[in-house]
Amino acid sequence: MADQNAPSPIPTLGRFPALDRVRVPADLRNLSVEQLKQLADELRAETVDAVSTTGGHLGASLGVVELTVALHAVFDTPDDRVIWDVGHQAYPHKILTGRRDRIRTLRQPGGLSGFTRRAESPYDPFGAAHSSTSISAGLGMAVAHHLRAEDDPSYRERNVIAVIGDGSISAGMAYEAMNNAAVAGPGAERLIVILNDNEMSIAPPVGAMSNYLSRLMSSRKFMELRELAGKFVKKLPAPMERTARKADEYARGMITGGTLFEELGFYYVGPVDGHDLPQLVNILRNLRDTDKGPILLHVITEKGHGYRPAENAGDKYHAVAKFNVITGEQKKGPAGPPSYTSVFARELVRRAQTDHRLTAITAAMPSGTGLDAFAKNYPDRFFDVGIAEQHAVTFAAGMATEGLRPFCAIYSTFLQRAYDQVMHDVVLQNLPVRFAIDRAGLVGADGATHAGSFDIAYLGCLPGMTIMAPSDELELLHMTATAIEFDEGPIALRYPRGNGLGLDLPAEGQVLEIGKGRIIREMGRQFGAETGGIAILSLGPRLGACLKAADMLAAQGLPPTVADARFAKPIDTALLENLARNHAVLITIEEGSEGGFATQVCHHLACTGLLDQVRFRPMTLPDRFIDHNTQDAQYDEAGLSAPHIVATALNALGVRLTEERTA
Ligand SMILES: Cc1ncc(C[n+]2csc(CCOP(=O)(O)OP(=O)(O)O)c2C)c(N)n1
Ligand SMILES: CC(=O)[C@@H](O)[C@H](O)COP(=O)(O)O
Ligand SMILES: [Mg+2]
Repeated sequence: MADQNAPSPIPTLGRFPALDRVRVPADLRNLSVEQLKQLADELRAETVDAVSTTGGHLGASLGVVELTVALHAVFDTPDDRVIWDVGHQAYPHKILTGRRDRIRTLRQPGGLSGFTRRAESPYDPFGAAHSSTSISAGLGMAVAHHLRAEDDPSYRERNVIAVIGDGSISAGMAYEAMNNAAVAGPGAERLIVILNDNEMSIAPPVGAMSNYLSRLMSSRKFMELRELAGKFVKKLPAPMERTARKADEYARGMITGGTLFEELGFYYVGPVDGHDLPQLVNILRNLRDTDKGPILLHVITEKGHGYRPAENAGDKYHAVAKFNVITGEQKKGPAGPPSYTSVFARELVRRAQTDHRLTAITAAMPSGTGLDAFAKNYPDRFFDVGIAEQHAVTFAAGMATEGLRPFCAIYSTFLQRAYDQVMHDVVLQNLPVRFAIDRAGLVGADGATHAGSFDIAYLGCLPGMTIMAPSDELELLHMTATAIEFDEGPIALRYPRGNGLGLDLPAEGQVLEIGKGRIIREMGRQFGAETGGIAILSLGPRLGACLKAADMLAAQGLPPTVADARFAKPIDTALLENLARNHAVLITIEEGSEGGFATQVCHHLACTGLLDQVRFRPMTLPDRFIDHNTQDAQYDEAGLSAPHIVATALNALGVRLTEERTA
């Protein structure tokens, strides 16, 4: 029997009668359009109420409430697949697809993911969070349905809908997919791409005429008309046929602006009002029943639509903390110390004043990377290239060949998308591009898709790459100055999401010696290689946990040496060899996956024969993904907190672990 006092997972039960009657999308399909409109209003209110208690990506979700209702009302989901690109707008989708009772666990430990996730629901056919993947995945599914239908008729006529935003469609991958769609063969005709265009200032005006055209464009009558014209054209001699067909496409393109998509082989429909539910249902029904695909439906929506505080906000409430539903006021905690991001940006802006070779490049994340400050000061040296990390890197490489000093600021997880550009265009040519790798390490509520776990591993294996990792914001200040001055080739500084320790910061950073680490704390004189000396070599902000562990070990009579590597590459081999020769145990620790700093250390110890002389214990992120939680809880789960360091040291020493020792 459920605990009567436990808070209801759906505290709004009763407030939204239409929504209360919907458990799964099939419950939508016998509702009238008027009932669907009521449902959409209630779904929007439920989304606002839920996200006010969890925080999250509210704006994008509010912009697609009508579209979500229309899609699930018209298409036979989950057999018809709906893929949400990025997936940050999928909260209404989650509420309608049997997860309303868990939507208030969004981005919480053990709760729903903030993005779509296959493991979470059959209504989530594809995991997302990194943008611009939906058309490729959708095309793959559509072609697969055709092939599977040979043995299993239930796959016949299944539709695949990829909902992609105007931001996400700026990524090259989207064009690779669209370019292929026209020639991918049977099955591709069942692909419907919905371009969710919520940048109103650039979209053509929507209204009665456009609605009429779009209804016409998608209606059977117009398609039959085109069919008839097509048959006639077929009878013309080839050159004339090609010209006539082009004329038809450009004529439609002229009316609707869809020429680009038509040229890519899509049947373009739109632009239509993405908040006009009756119109959406009509159009989607037409598109569902046609085999004219692949189709691109261009809908115009407003990010944050229907919730005034979001509509009025500059960022349209793209990502919000918990908030007051009435006022929209977000409940942000105390400001706290400056973030790593702001410390990096401040030093870059300061140095750019005198060094005119400095430029700054972001891939659609000016505020997240802190480069909005640089943009304000030096608009002609700031470049937001859209969601186009691959282009951003090689664009920076081009600048570097002409003597500029470009800073490419890309989150660790998103830099993964530009790996070959880093290797082939920057590192192989030894170009002095600076990579400001923000959100390195575990990032909290965004979970595994956004964790910056792999950059040390994927950059550390590249010849000539220099990688720095600051232990705190003061070190980041110095490393930013170091990166600015460094001209020996590519250099990366990787730093975490969140605030520093609140250290006093000097007006400017000091340039560090490349490849040199530092001893932070010496172990007790009475210890050494034979007498249980413990050395902890830390890379990055885990140094704080190491110092806590050092206090705990000292309290057990085993005061360790603690060193800060500062550089993941090149390693400070003199420091490393000294630690290995003069201690019984050597621990390395990093906020990165296996294959990173520890591997570089192990490789060097093995090559110098020191691996046989010291009990080497690498502490890295585990070889599995860490789900959304707070960052501290994630590092605890990853086994990288102070007690874990103590346990590793004592275990390596062969000291029996007792409760009190690791308390
Ligand atoms: C490869 C990649 N780069 C950057 C991001 C960060 N990001 C998340 S949402 C977003 C904007 C998406 O814009 P749009 O597709 O128009 O969706 P909207 O939020 O407007 O609904 C960005 C840049 C990402 N998720 N993936
Ligand atoms: C949805 C998305 O990918 C971005 O909005 C991302 O969540 C930003 O992360 P930060 O909040 O760390 O800037
Ligand atoms: Mg958009």
